[in-house]
Amino acid sequence: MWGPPARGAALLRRALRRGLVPGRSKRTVCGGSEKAWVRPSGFDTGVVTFNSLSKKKEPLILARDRVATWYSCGPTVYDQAHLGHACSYVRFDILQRVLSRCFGVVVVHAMVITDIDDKIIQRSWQENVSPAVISRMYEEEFKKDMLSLKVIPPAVYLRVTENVHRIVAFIEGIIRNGNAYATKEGDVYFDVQSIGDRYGRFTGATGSHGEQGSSIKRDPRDFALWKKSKPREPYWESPWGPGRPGWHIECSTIASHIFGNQLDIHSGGVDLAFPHHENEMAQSEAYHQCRQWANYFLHSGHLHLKGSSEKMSKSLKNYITIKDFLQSHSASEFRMFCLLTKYRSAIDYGAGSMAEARASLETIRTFMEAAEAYMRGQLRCSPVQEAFLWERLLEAKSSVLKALADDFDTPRAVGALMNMIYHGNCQLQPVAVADEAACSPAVFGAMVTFIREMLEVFGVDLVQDKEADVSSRSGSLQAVVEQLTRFRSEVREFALARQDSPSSGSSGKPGLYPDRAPLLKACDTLRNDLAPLGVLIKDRGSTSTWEIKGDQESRIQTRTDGAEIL
Ligand SMILES: Nc1ncnc2c1ncn2[C@@H]1O[C@H](COP(=O)(O)OP(=O)(O)OP(=O)(O)O)[C@@H](O)[C@H]1O
Ligand SMILES: [Zn+2]
Repeated sequence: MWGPPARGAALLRRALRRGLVPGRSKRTVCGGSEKAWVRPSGFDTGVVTFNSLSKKKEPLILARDRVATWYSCGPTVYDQAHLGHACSYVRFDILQRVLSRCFGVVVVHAMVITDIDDKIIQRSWQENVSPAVISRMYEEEFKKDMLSLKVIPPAVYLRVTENVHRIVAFIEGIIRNGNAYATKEGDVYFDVQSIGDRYGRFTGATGSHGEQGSSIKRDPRDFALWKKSKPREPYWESPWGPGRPGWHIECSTIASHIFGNQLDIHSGGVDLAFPHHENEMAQSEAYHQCRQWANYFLHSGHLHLKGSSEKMSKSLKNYITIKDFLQSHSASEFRMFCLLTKYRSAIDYGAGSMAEARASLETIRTFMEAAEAYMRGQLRCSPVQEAFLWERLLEAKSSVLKALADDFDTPRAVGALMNMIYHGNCQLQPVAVADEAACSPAVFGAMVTFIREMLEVFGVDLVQDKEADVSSRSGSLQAVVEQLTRFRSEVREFALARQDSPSSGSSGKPGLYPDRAPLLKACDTLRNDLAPLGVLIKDRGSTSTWEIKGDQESRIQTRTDGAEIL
């Protein structure tokens, strides 16, 4: 059941080895035995970030010049992804975009897909299909969801099931180094005592959070690297008998396969800090015999439903899927919702917070439209204080960069943008007659350009949002046209009514009431004016049909007596 190595992964590793990316700093942090975080040597990005390993903000120093190796724990694919997942992956996507676009760092990102796990097996039993079918299906759904949220895909996704041979070899290495042991039942455990007080780098890690399992574990904190297979479970052959990998070992093995014995950044939701990341660190350092395998652990805060203390979660059944969310909101609204809080904070999802995100986007959009109208000369304003606005722009640029360099403080960066927009709006005071010579389009052009650049960094797309908004409103447009045509038809029917004794009036068609002729004319004018707007009305006798150009379905307006004319 061993699969072929992932091609993307092999290419990526080869590129890193051949130096297709800038060279690595000579000093490493391997060796030594203390638990305390060691500041790595290498290339300072100019960013400080909160590191869960030291529990404070640290300068972000990379082993290679302007290249960050970044590993993230991916989803366990047994169901649709929800807004909690979206929140974690969108927030880290924003961080990666900021690092690359504002600080010139190439982010080499690898993500694991957990495609074998207890929950996947359970689900496959419920659905009566194989675990592989369940996991492939939800993996595809996850990737689609990420694309619809504009999350840049990692350089490579790796599946656990395609890496089991590497996992077995990794476990053998840990056993060889004296940090793991096999039981006679066919399980393998990590020997926590073998690494002394280096176990317990993350909060809460020192307690007896042992896994349930074999009674012959040497220490309750020991955790499974290899689990002997149970009846009906998928299994792989191994030196310890048929079984499957434990959860934590998959990440250590796959991250090491791609990045070797050192990693710059490791990310995941805060629930993963312990035991998952604790155990990943223990395993990787035991295998590589090094002191500090990953230099920075970034943990994102949880998304909660407003008013709930529990995180959104499949198991708690308090979730909204990404697909459902995107029925009524845009990806940009979700991004703005994420930008308005720090990535490490818990975030409340609810109507209020989404309304705030939407209002922020609206403020930006309205300013951009006004500034563009002003530049085109369509919005006439009293003279603006141009020098003052250039200063506000410079100030905004510097504040945004400072905020982002300070642990990716996106709410502060958005605040600085909004402040510039506020000043821009204050200067756009419409007047009936304006002096063309006193117009200052360039400074507004510079502000609009800066806003566009920042929206691009954050992955917010106002143009696409607007198009989506228009198409989502096309349902109500049809209803409006329907009503309008119905009203017009009644007016026409009234205007086309014939007199009992046809008059031979000087104006109008014979038999029609002459005083109703202006109504007929107004109906014709309305029809002619709507045509360039894409609404085509066709009159057939006293009835009318309508059609919205580009709309496949043409509608038929019926007469009051129910007869239809095509
Ligand atoms: N409510 C949430 N808020 C923020 N991040 C979350 C939330 N739920 C899951 N995540 C993060 O999403 C990533 C993928 O998680 P995973 O697939 O293991 O989900 P999970 O924790 O099993 O989900 P669930 O609890 O719904 O079963 C992890 O980094 C996890 O921390
Ligand atoms: Zn992991």
